[in-house]
Amino acid sequence: MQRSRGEFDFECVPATDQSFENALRKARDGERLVVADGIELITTGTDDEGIDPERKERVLEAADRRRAEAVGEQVTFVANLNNNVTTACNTGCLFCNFKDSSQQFRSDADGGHGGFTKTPADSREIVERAAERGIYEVTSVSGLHPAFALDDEHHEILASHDDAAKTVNYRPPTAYDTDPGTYLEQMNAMSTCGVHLHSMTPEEAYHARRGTDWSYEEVYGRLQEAGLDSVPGTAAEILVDEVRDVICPGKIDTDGWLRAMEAAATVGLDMTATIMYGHVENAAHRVKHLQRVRELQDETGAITEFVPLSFIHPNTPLAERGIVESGASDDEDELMIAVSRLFLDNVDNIQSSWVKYGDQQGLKMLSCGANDFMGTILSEEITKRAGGEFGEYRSFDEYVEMISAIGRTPAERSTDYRQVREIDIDAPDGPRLGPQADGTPLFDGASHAPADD
Ligand SMILES: C[S@@+](CC[C@H](N)C(=O)[O-])C[C@H]1O[C@@H](n2cnc3c(N)ncnc32)[C@H](O)[C@@H]1O
Ligand SMILES: Nc1c(NC[C@H](O)[C@H](O)[C@H](O)CO)[nH]c(=O)[nH]c1=O
Ligand SMILES: N[C@@H](Cc1ccc(O)cc1)C(=O)O
Ligand code: SF4
Repeated sequence: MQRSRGEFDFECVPATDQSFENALRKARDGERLVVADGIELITTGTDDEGIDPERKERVLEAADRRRAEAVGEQVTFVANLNNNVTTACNTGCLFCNFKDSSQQFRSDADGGHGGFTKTPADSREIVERAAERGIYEVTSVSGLHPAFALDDEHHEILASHDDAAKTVNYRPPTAYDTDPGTYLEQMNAMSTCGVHLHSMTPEEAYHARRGTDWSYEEVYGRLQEAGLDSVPGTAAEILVDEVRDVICPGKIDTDGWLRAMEAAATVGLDMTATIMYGHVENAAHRVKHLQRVRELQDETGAITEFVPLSFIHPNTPLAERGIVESGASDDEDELMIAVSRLFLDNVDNIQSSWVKYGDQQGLKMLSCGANDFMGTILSEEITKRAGGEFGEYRSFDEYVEMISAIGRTPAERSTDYRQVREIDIDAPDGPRLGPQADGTPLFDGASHAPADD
């Protein structure tokens, strides 16, 4: 591992009394893996430094076989839109380039990275326009804007705290150029035209109850009534607190994340789960994270897919402060996908994110254990602002061409994977699974974000 990861005195280290060969045998036989097995596989053996190319191929092969047994030859994707409401955030995660927009405004002399905030009316219009083009899922993950509250009552509670900016991270909407409205108003606005609304990460749910004694169940229940259909399992990063303390000290801890997810499942929401890897963590942290996700799934059965998110480093505080020099290598990415497939025996779908990996490597992941290739998204802000360069749009035609080129079957899916439609590769059409999706191809992928405020 070529990064400066050794600088941290972590308690959790990749040392095991298992052998690589034993772990691989268990994986091939479909036995449930323990953390030591996962560490042996993801490192290609702790007996030697570095990744052994021949062993790596055997791990990838085992994962690819497991993928074929579990979900077959289809590669799925979704016709969706990303509509992030705001980039304003002062949580200060060191891997992220979302910043408080007022600061951003001052520091943004070259005009390249201005922040934005959308009103509920802006969000409604953006979703309506995308729904007309056939998308049937809207994914919305946002910065923790200090003026965001669940509803009017929440605004009153937050405003009544002494020194609210410091104690509960609250400033009234009047302190900003654009009012994001309340979370319930945003849900209402985006839940239109029959689209599936995928929003409110555990961290956002925490923000929507900060300074109150409301439970996560109450908050997710209210959001669901306002139109929320499923929850993105981001904010997971690495679910080991000694890593969170370094990369996101301002975020909820591992237990908080798990409690929020359990609550979402309790009120009947589906969810995804993620890992954001390739920064300061080691192989043992990655596998411990997988164990926590597997336990959560044993308990809830609500996780529809697992998404490994490879850290994009260039414009992030971690890189700017010299704490990391790069993200994960291709070998590490491939092993992350493969071991996710082998370790998470209770999660059917493993997603390859073309936003993080690019087309070529993203396609390769579909032979390393992944079976889903994300969505059309139409606009992307998180990765782009961190320095990612793989674009923000995929048309159905591009999906069909790429997936059939590797000999697999392209299929569009609903967010929850309960509906899947294979695409005819000789006469590819556009989305058909949504209420306004009539097969018309999605053409131009121009960003839908309104002008910076
Ligand atoms: C940007 S946040 C937005 C939602 C909300 N603020 C939160 O933290 O849950 C969504 C996720 O994007 C991912 N992310 C942020 N910066 C990234 C980067 N530089 N590389 C890869 N993933 C990143 C993290 O996993 C993070 O939890
Ligand atoms: N992997 C990334 C995703 N994945 C989410 C999917 O697009 C989709 O919303 C989900 O599979 C539920 O159906 N989204 C991003 O914006 N960036 C990614 O890297
Ligand atoms: N928005 C996240 C990715 C994501 C969103 C929703 C999901 O269900 C999964 C992953 C990012 O860009 O990093
Ligand atoms: S990851 Fe989320 S909470 Fe952290 S700084 Fe970025 S937008 Fe804010």
